[in-house]
Amino acid sequence: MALISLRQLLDHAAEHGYGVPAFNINNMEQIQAIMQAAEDCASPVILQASAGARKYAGEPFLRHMVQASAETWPHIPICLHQDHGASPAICQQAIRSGFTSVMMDGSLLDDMKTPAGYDYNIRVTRQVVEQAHAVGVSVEGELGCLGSLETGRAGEEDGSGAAGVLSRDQLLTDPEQAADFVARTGVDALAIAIGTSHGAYKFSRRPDGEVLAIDRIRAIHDRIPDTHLVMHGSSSVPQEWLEVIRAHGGSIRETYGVPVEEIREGIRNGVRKVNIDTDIRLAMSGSLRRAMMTRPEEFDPRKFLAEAIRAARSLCRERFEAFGSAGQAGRIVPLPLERMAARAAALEFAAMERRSPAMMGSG
Ligand SMILES: O=C(CO)COP(=O)(O)O
Ligand SMILES: O=C[C@H](O)COP(=O)(O)O
Ligand SMILES: [Zn+2]
Ligand SMILES: [Zn+2]
Repeated sequence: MALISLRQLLDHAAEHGYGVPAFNINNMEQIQAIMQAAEDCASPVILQASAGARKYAGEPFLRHMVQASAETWPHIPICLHQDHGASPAICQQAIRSGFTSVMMDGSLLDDMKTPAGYDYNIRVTRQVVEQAHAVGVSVEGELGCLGSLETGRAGEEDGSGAAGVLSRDQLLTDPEQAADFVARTGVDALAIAIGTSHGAYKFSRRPDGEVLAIDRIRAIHDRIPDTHLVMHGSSSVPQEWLEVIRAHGGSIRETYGVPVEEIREGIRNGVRKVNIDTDIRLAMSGSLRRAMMTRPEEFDPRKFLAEAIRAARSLCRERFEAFGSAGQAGRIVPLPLERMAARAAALEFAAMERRSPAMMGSG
């Protein structure tokens, strides 16, 4: 099957009321685990690659592994998405490389550390929308900075996240500003800040509404009901995997993630894309630790890696089921990116006409 755009996939998800997990990919084992799980439950998938993934695997390897997935699982719709693009140039490189969707993260400057001003965010995001839509590629923007409402800090071990302490205002996306941002940039999906952060250390206790602002999703969705919302930092940090890691020589202090039930509440309120990286990391490293410690005589790495694939596959399957994307693969007929480009142009024209009918020759 051809790769599909994020816009096509999320339009389908919105129409049928489900959410799609977006899993980060870095190597063959992660890709196979995600794809096998998608096959198990007939779900469409979003495979997303960060700048760190490109550095680790190299762009040609990522591209060919995703092509290999499309060949191996021809009936599973796959969206290949660039995670946290730091600049229009990086998004442009991803488009050239065959990505069907890019994230322009203009909430931070291109060092991916310094919170950016609103005008900067609008300018770089708009620029990427113009470039990407011309070739039918979708764009995710971000408004508000990811970080903890407990500490004001972004996840500490992460490569993309604000440095220093942020105010509550910076950490929560404002619904009114979100409406203005979407209208002025034309993004297909919007990442919002609601108290989640990247990495394993999100919450020091099981999160409640004080530190995980699900009600903010509701307020944003009420204001822009037609915009697909994206939740970043949405790993649930399974306590079982923390136990396995601790029992086999690892050391991870007490920490909590985003409960799956809260994500489901988000999906009931317009969240269509749910970013998950850490959970796969935890499941894979926990299962690798266990396999290596319980089989000291084994030295074929495939035996250990097969355990890691099994663990990640089962985690992905749970998320496909919980978010409602399971069973949807067969209901999506991929549209060529040319068609998506034409659609984007038509939508843009209609929006401009609404704003200034006279200028568009229909006033
Ligand atoms: O948001 C993410 C990638 O963009 C991943 O979040 P986690 O660290 O919670 O898995
Ligand atoms: O943005 C966060 C993702 O978890 C990607 O992480 P990474 O930059 O270490 O690849
Ligand atoms: Zn960001
Ligand atoms: Zn993210």
